[in-house]
Amino acid sequence: TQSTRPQRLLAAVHKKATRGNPRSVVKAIDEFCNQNEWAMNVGNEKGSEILDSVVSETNPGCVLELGTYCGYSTVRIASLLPPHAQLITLEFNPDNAAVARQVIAWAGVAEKVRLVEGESGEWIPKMKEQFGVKTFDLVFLDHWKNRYLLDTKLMEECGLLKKGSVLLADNVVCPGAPDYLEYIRNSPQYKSQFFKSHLEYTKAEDGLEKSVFLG
Ligand SMILES: CCNc1ncnc2c1ncn2[C@@H]1O[C@H](/C=C/CNC(=O)c2cc(-c3ccc(F)cc3)cc(O)c2O)[C@@H](O)[C@H]1O
Ligand SMILES: [Mg+2]
Repeated sequence: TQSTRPQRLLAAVHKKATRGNPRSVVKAIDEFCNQNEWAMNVGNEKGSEILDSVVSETNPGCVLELGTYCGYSTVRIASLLPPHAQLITLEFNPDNAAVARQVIAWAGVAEKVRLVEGESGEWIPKMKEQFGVKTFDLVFLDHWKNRYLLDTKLMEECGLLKKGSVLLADNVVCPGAPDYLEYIRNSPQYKSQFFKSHLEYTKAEDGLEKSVFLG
């Protein structure tokens, strides 16, 4: 039977990356996407210039990622976390979750990551009771773009954000998340900043929106 793109991406990780070395896993995926097949990972330009620097400056103890896909940004974030910090990542497609688990394991960051196979709308309300989460210091939004706003409001309602919590949203230009941007840039509860970049592995315009919850 035919393999899927995530499965081919995983094969490239097994072939080219050094087990236990998260940077080599990130490099192997970026090479695969540059040389073989485009895939919707945040990529190295947005990843190194924006995602990595926001993670490092936030120095988060508790991170939520919406939309694991193959685990590329999961590995990037986890490799920058301080000891004992935890990253919860939500992925509702079982095939993508299966690939992501193996990418995360190969990178050697599994003990920092809890991959929950499920839908954000169902699991965000369960974060406190199921995982003992108080609030998230950082949330990386990279799932369906038409769900960024709904899930942000859900996190607010569930009391999962505190003063200083950082929301970092991928693709606010391409494919775009217009309702999210409209809300977050006009809400007195957030201080937002746009980081201009390019769509992963292309020259197309894209960027990330960083929003600090003011409480
Ligand atoms: C239903 C909402 N809740 C969800 N809960 C848990 N997991 C979810 C959810 N939504 C989607 N997912 C998962 O996240 C992933 C989806 C990511 C969506 N991302 C994009 O569409 C995307 C798309 C592009 C893109 C840009 C230009 C193009 F020409 C084509 C594609 C670039 C990106 O960086 C992207 O992130 C999948 O693995 C999906 O199964
Ligand atoms: Mg994205």
